[in-house]
Amino acid sequence: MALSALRVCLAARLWHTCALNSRSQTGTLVKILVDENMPYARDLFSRLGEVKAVPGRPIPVAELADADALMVRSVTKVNAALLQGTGIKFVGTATAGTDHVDDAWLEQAGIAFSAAPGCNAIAVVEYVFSSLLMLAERDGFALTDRTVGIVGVGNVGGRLQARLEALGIRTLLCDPPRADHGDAGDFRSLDELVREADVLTFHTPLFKDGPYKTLHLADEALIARLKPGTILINACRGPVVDNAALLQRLQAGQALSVVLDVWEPEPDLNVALLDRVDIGTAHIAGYTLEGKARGTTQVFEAYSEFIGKRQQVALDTLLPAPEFGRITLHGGLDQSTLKRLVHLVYDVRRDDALLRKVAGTPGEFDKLRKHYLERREWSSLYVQCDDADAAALLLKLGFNAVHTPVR
Ligand SMILES: NC(=O)c1ccc[n+]([C@@H]2O[C@H](COP(=O)([O-])OP(=O)(O)OC[C@H]3O[C@@H](n4cnc5c(N)ncnc54)[C@H](O)[C@@H]3O)[C@@H](O)[C@H]2O)c1
Ligand SMILES: O=C(O)[C@H](O)[C@H](O)COP(=O)(O)O
Repeated sequence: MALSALRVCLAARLWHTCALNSRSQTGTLVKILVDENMPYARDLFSRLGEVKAVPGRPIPVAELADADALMVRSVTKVNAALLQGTGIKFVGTATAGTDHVDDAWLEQAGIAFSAAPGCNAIAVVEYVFSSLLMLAERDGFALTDRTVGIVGVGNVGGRLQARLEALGIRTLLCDPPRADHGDAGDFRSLDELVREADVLTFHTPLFKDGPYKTLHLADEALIARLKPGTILINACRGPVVDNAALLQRLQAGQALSVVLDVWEPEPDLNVALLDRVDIGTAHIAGYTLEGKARGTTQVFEAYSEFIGKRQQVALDTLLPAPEFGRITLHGGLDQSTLKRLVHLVYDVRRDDALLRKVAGTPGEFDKLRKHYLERREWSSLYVQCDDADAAALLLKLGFNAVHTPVR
């Protein structure tokens, strides 16, 4: 059992001794604060108590005084300064990253905590693919001629590896915590990836210190050593790449292609850096409807268990039908066909253009995220293929593909 899940169980046992039937210790219905950018949260959590949707940045602190539970996204810093003296007994974050939560303080304060590991991993992988396919078309190269170095091989990195390898693209993996843990896999040093990879893509948590520190993992020295033409991607946390050093290297003329979904700092990114990167987006790599819905259901299920009213939610009971019903693919699957299919579902240039229009205007970064256009995962596209190999490959890549032989 993951440590956070174990802590939820232990805290839940304590909670059960003093509160039953979704009622707080005073006998009133539990009050649950949810971030207003959490799809399906109002409907789901109102099965368990009284729900109030609030902005996450800044959070209205007065609402915390009489609340029992708090469900956040990554924009809310959860720590003693926010929660000391409140009645909050449970914090859920509908996100994979947890660097915005001081979980050590929550633990010593006896507040249960649950995150949503892996909820949006598929979305991030599809963001990376959209970016790579766009750059490959623009610069005229075949992805199968490139080596992709993946730094951080967890929920995102692992799925990215599987899809790249399904296409015959060589990957190099760097994940010291997993290597030290003895996990199976051909793990290499970051140095080796820098030397050998044509694409370097970061999918680590943000650790500000400790043996696996990732703060400025891509520092000036690392960036300077990247081969000419390297594609550098950061879709994990802004400070994993030293943004000032990156800008300096780009201004000095270093030949890199850069894809940034996350920035140092957010929401006030450096517009001069955005001007220099090839693709720049407003921390939306994980923003598929499926990814957000999984995040909400994961913390909903954890909280329902915490208060002794265990419920499970099937994602397909929440999600609307996708925009595209089905399409037919004739013949095999080459890179250009794959690009067209991928971009039928999601084209990263849409989000890049939106950010460039508003960057530098206060409040607009968060507005883009709040009013994010509906985006689905590849699995929402039903592809009928008359070629069996194309169907098998698309299925492996995550599309809803079938082989229907031509009669
Ligand atoms: N842009 C977005 O919308 C978005 C969406 C999801 C996740 N994220 C970020 O991406 C991160 C990764 O997501 P995930 O779901 O794969 O998390 P995960 O926890 O499943 O995987 C992270 C992996 O990174 C490895 N790692 C830790 N320290 C490392 C180091 N110093 N060097 C190399 N590897 C290291 C871990 O061992 C782990 O295997 C999250 O922590 C989150 O911050 C961003
Ligand atoms: O860590 C994550 O899961 C993502 O970075 C996160 O979900 C981004 O979206 P936010 O929580 O800021 O809405």
